[in-house]
Amino acid sequence: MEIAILSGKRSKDPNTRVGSCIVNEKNRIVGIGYNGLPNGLNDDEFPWGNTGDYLNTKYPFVCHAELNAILNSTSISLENCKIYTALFPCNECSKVIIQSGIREVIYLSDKHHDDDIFIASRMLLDRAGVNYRKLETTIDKMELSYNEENV
Ligand SMILES: Nc1ccn([C@H]2C[C@H](O)[C@@H](COP(=O)(O)O)O2)c(=O)n1
Ligand SMILES: [Zn+2]
Repeated sequence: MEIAILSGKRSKDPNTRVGSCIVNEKNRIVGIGYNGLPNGLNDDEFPWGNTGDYLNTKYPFVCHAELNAILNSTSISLENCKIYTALFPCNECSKVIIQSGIREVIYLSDKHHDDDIFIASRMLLDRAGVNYRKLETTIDKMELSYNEENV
């Protein structure tokens, strides 16, 4: 999950920075992604707001972290993999998760739990038999240092 959170730090979304990390059956990392515009699009030329006219928001343009993690995967098959993701997957990502063969979703935040999109997402995952659980941890913070004395 720390790798997922760290990846999310690269997102240009000012409101919600999501990172995802996929591991295989041996817990080896096979894909990482964060929410961002499709490749080659300029972050400064698209809106990042989340209110107002749909076309003036980020929603039609942003690729979600889970989708990017799957598309960035180094593995030919994601059968039986797990995805660690900072935010519960939306319905569109859940469809892709199911199709990819990922069998488990471990999430940190479920802040949109009652939105229809996330209700649909749980319906999809439940029916497909993809397990999901909130990460149980006592860790509050992750600290990184660039001080070479800490290496
Ligand atoms: N599972 C998810 C859910 C959302 N995202 C992205 C899409 C947006 O960039 C942002 C949500 O923005 P908000 O409505 O909270 O302002 O998070 C994602 O990557 N994965
Ligand atoms: Zn999504």
